[in-house]
Amino acid sequence: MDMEHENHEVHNMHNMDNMHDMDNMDMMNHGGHMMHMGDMSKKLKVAIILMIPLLLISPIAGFTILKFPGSEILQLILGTIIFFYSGTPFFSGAKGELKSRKPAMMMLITMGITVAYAYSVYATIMSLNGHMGMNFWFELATLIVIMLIGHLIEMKAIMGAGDALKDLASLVPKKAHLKSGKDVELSELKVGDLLLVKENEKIPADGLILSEALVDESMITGESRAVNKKTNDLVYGGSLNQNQPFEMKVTTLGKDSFLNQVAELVKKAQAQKSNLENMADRVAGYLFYAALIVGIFSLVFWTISSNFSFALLLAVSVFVIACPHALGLAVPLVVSRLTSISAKNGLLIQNRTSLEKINTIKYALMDKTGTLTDGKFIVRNVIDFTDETDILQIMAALEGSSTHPIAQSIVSAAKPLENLKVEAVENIPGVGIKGQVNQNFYQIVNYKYLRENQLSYDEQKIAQYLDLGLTISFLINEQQDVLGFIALGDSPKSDAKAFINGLLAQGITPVMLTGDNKETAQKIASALNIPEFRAELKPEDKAEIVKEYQKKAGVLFIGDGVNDSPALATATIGFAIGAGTSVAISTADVVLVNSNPSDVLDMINISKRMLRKMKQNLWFGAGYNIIAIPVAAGILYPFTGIYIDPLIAAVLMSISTVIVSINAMGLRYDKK
Ligand SMILES: Nc1ncnc2c1ncn2[C@@H]1O[C@H](COP(=O)(O)OP(=O)(O)OP(=O)(O)O)[C@@H](O)[C@H]1O
Ligand SMILES: [Cu+]
Ligand SMILES: [Mg+2]
Repeated sequence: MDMEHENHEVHNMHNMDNMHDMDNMDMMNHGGHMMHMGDMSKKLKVAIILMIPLLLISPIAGFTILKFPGSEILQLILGTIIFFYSGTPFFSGAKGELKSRKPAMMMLITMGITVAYAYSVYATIMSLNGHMGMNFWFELATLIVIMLIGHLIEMKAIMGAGDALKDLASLVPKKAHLKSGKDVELSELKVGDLLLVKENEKIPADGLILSEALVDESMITGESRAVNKKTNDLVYGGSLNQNQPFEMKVTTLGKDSFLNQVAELVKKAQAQKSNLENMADRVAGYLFYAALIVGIFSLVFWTISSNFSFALLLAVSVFVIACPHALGLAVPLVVSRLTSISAKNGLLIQNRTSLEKINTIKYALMDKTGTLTDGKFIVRNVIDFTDETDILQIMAALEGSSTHPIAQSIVSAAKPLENLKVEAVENIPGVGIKGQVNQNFYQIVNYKYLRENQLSYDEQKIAQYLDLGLTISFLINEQQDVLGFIALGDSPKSDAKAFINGLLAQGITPVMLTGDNKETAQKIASALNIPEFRAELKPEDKAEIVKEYQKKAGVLFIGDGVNDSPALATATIGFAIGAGTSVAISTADVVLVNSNPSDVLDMINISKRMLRKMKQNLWFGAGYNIIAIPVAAGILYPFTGIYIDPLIAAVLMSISTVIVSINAMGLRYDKK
C-alpha cells in the first residue's frame, strides 16, 4: 500500500466531525438551499438591533411612539438594510429551489418578505408625497427576525438529533502511545505499529492484542458486558481498556476501521429516502402552489371587498404560514433518532427504508445453523466402515478450505494432518464437498444425498444418531460406496427460545428453514417451540420459500450463511447475524451486532415506534396547513373579525417545526 494513500484515509477518519456537519447540511439542503449557522446568527443580531429603533418610529396599530421630520426616510433606510442584509439566507435558498425547479419553503418566505418590502417602499414614497397609507416596515423586520430565529432553532434541533455520528467520532482518542515510548498523532500511525494502551484509556485503532485484557466495547457493539480479550484477539479502536495496560499491533486504520465502517453505515442509512419521505417532499411542493393560488386569490378578494393594504397583509401571512418546514423535517428527524437508538441496542441499520414496512410483517423465516444454534458443531462419533483408511483424516483434508461450520468442526476434531495431497476441492451447495486426496476421489455428502441416489447403507447404524437429532456427514468414494460417517451436533443459542416466544407473542409466525436433515430440524423445532419448519433445502430454495410466504404477508428473514443471502435479499426485512459470513451481512437490511437472534424483537419494537412517530409528524406537518392557510387567507374575518398578522404567521410556522422535532425526540427505547 502506498503511504500517501494510507495517510489520506487516516485523514478521513479525523474528519468525522466535519462529516457530521456536512450531513446536517444535507438535511438543511432539502429544497436545494444551504445555510450557515454562524452567518445566520450574525444576520439575526443585526436585524434585532435595527428592529428596535424601527419599533419606536413605525406606526403600530395606527399609533406611532416617536415622530419627527425625516422619520419616514429613516424607516425606509432601516427596513432596506434589514431586508437586503438579513434576508439573504432566504433569497439564496429560493434561488436554489428555483434552480432545482422545486419551489418550496424558501420561495414562500422570499415571496412573503418581498411583497412586504415592495409595498412598504411604495407606501413610504406615497406618504412623502402627501398621501396617507399604511406601511409594513415593522412587520417586515419582525418577520425576518422570527424566521431567522425559527430556522436557527430548527437547525439546532437537527444537530441534536443527528448526534449519533458525532458520538462515534468522539470515541477515538487523538493520540496513541507507541511501544517505543513516543506519543504520536493518529494520522502518523501505520499498519503494523506496536502500541501501548494504558489502563482506562480508549483504544486508538483496530488491532491484535498481544496480552490479555478486559475491554468495554459497548460503545461500538452495544454489548453491555466487558469482553475478556486473549492474546491475538481483535480489539477495536474506540473501545475502552478496563483493567490493565496491554500492547497491541495495529491491523486496520482509517476508512477500513470498524468504527469508520459503522459511521459510514449510519450516514448511508440517514441519506436514504423512503416512500414516506418522498411523499412529504411531494406534499411540500403542492403546498407551494396551494399557497401561491390562495395568496393571490385572497389578495384580489380583499382588495375588492376591503382595501389593498389589508389584502397585502393577508397575502404575506398566507405565504409565510404555508412554509412547509415541519413537513420537510417530519421524517429526517425521526430517522436520526432511530439510528442512534438502534446502534445502542446492537442493531446496525443498513437499509432503513425497509423498516417502514414493519406493520405488514406476519412471518419470521429463519435459518437454523448459526442463527438459532451457535453453529459450533462438536463431532460426537466417527463411524469408520473401512480398515485401511482413516476417514476422519480424509474428511478433514477435504474440509480444510471450507468455511462451513460442519467443516470447521471436522477439521478441529482431526489430528494434525499428515502429508495428504489434496486437489480439485469443490463445494457441492446443499450437499457437501468433493475432491481428491492422495489421487483418490471422495465426496462428503449428507443424508438426503444418500437417499436420493439410493446408495446402500446400514440404516440401523444411522437411526440412533438421527434419533439424537444429530447432523450426519457421510464419506463416499468414486464408486459411491459409503466409507463411514461422522455424527455432529450443535446446540441452540441461549436466547433462541426467548426469541421464538417473543415472536409468537407479537403474532408473528416463526418458520425454520434449514439445509440440515429432517430429523435434526424436527428436534430443534420442537425444543424451541417452532410451529413450522422446512428441512433439507438447497440454497436457492430458501429465497423461493420467502417469496411463497410473501404472497400472504410481509416476511422477516434471519440468517448467517452464504446459503441465506438470496433469502435475505428477497425478504421484506432481512437480518444478518453479526458473526455470520460477510455475504450475508452485506445483503441484510439490519445486522445483529451481538449475534443474538432476540435482538430482532427490539428492532421490531423500535421500528413500530418509529413508524408511529413519522406518521404523527407527517399528519401534523400537512394537517396544520389545512387549517392555517384558509385562516391566514381571512376566511374567518367576515364572521369573527379574526385574521392572522404576518408576525403571528411566522411564529406559528416556527412553532409547528418545534412541535415536530419535540415529537421526534420523544422516540425512545429501553431494552427490557
Ligand atoms: N462443507 C460441508 N461439509 C459437510 N457437509 C456440508 C458442507 N456444506 C454443506 N454440507 C451439507 O449440506 C447441508 C446443507 O448445507 P447448507 O450450508 O445449505 O445449510 P446448513 O448450514 O447446514 O443449515 P442452515 O441452512 O440451517 O444454516 C448441510 O446440512 C450439510 O449436510
Ligand atoms: Cu419555515
Ligand atoms: Mg446457517
